[in-house]
Amino acid sequence: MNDQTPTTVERAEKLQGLGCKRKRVEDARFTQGKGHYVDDIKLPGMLFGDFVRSPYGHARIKSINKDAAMAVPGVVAVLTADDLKPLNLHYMPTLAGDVQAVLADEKVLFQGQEVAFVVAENRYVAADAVDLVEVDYEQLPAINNAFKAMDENAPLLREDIKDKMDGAHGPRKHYNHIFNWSVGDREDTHKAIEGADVVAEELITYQRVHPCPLETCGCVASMDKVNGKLTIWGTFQAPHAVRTVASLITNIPEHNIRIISPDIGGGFGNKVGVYPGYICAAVASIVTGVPIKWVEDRMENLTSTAFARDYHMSGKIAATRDGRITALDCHVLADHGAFDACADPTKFPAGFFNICTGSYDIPLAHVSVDGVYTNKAPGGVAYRCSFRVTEASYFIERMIDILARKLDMDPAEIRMKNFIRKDQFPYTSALGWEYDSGDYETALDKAMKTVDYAGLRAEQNANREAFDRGETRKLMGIGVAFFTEIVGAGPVKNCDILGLGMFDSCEIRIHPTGSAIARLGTISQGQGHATTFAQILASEIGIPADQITVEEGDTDTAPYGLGTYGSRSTPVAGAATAMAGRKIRAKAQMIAAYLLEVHEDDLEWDVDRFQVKGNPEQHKTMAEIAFAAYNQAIPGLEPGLEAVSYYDPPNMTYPFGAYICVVDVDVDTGVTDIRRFYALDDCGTRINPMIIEGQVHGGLTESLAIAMGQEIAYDEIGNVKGSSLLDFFLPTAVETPAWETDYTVTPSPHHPIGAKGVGESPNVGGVSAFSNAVNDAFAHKGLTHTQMPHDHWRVWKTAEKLGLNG
Ligand code: PCD
Ligand SMILES: [Cu+]
Repeated sequence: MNDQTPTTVERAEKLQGLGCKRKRVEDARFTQGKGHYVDDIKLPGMLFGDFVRSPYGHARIKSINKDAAMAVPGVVAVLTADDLKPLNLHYMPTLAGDVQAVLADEKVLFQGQEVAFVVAENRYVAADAVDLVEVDYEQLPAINNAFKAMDENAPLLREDIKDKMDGAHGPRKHYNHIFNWSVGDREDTHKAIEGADVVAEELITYQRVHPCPLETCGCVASMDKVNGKLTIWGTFQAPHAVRTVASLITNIPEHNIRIISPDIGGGFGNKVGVYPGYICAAVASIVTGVPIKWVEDRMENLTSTAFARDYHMSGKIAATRDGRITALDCHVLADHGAFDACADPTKFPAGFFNICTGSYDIPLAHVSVDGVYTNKAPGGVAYRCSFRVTEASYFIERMIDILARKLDMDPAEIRMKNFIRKDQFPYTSALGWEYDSGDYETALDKAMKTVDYAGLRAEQNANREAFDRGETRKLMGIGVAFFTEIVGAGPVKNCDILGLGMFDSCEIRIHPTGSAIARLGTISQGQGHATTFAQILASEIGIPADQITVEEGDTDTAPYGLGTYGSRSTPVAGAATAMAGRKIRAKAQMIAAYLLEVHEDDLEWDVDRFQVKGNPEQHKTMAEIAFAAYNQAIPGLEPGLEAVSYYDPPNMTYPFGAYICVVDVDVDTGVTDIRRFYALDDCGTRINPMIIEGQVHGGLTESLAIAMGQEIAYDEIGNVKGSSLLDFFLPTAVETPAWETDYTVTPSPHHPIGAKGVGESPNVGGVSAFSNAVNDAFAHKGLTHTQMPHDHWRVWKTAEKLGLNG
């Protein structure tokens, strides 16, 4: 071949492989308004479905009268629980092993619960008819406080399971109790705490919040009665799992169900679960034989689809007088709302909360979690955190600060002192996880040097003195947070969802002219998979990323996978991609050996070609090999060049980071200015540094939202107080500071390319950094802990309680 022999470096650059700041290929369509979302799907004859929802937090349904609604021109059907009962679809299984009412049966258990499904010609007619469905309710006392759920005379919420004393995760202690889950050495931990030099104790509440993606949840269900095929386009973060569940509950054979996730406008865990809207749309399509669209509005999204957090964590942390942590104990009261629809791997009802020993070498620990029912919406999703990891990380990061205060130690110093050291990896924690790799001291050290931590503390001391002299009304706070995430669920031996092992997959086809298509079991919601997975492959198989199409989200074409959430795509599907690429390369090597008439072992791989060792002029490029695969009869080899890999990771990956936040709190107004936010992330091998930076910006912005304002609160009778964007805080560019990002690289030893997840990390680290900063601003005035969100009102109240307001 007569090429101009570019250098190895030039050839590698052309591939735009690992480490390249490749521009996102998706953005050509997103920035031109050419994305294709669920609501863009318009099928001939399509009808629209809309819900009648409960105005009450807890009430008995005495009767439902559909007559007036049915009389509206354009209304085709009004479904209630009674219509679903003959199909056995009035309840559906949840991801957590509970059941959830698809349409309320005799009782409503939370405000916004689905009561009836109106099917009409269009969205407007449906909305009119929704108002005309007459439901006669008898209001019942509601529980809005998890601490009262197991009171002796607490109202009974779940009449449907009141006599079931065993739940999906073992015995229930009370009719409003869901499960108890405990890990660690209870006795020795309690003993160590009793005998400790110093113990810090606190109740840390992580308030209920909502992921609130730009696009709400929705679907279009289309039953083709002639061919017996049900197709559902929907905002699904796990399309294959949805197909399996849909088959199990409808009895339609799985090969006759096709689930398609088109473009998704943000997921953030909100689109992992199964909602009544999907079931009702499918049933309505099966009954009417025409396609049905259901798309939530913003208020429906905020009040009825999956919330996150709502964890009350009572902790004790013990240490020696010189600041060596000896034990950690945590009892969690988990508010799961009216149905247990928490999205976690099946064996982990509290997710990976037992990562709560954080980044520290804590010899003894014990965790016990009780889940309870309340009159709130069901859910319990990640919201940019792998299965309760942000709760765990927030808990330990607050506890460490509180302990530091008690010991009169600097928050950074106590962290340094207790870190799991570099030479301890792989490290097994007291609560059972095996951390794959880390270098925490280097990361925190780099962070402290970059922000001039010592200088900041000196400035803070000067500010405190000036405040006391009455020269300023602002207090400076410095928040230090260090986190370890656990992402990439996960090893099939311990992670499954309803029995489906959490592996993932990639299937690659190389076309004769040397371009390729790769299909994966995951689904991007904005992360940029089409860009980054092509980069992994480019480096593995020497085909430029621009010549590789990445396709996800269609169960008829993609190999089976468990979807995208919990930052698992890179650790699991990314690994599958590399492994499938290696299979391609192995076959390519055999083809090259045949073409070059040498033994396979005499060949070496060089960026985009196999060359004869010691004689690089003698080579075959990947493009030449691809063509030969389709054009020559090679003895002993099948034609074609394809590979598939199903990857079961040997372990999770453990990304980590050091974050430092500087705030100025105005004690008279409670307004907190974010002066500076520095985030150092270590996600192992970096595939696309520009995408990583975007991921970190996005995650930090969500952490700002949570720490500084978001809350889905309920009043005593069960009204949701944060049901619109007037009350629910969504930061805009105005509130969002300029983020400073940085990194170190500690590869995962078990991942084929050493990459760890990163999408969720910034939320996990960010929330603690903000909250620690606000708490730190008042620390010298005696504050140990104040609850999130740190909105102006709460911060002002804190200042007032401490006697700082005139
Ligand atoms: N080392 C590394 C890692 C990573 N990467 C990149 O980055 C991204 C991300 O990744 P990850 O971490 O693996 O993750 P994923 O799986 O893919 O995803 C998931 C996540 O992602 C995040 N991010 C985001 N973005 C956007 N745009 N959108 C969205 O929605 C979202 N979401 C969020 C969340 S929430 Mo969950 O669901 O709660 O659980 S989880 C989550 C992608 O693209 C990748 O490729 C790179 O480059 N490198
Ligand atoms: Cu305990």
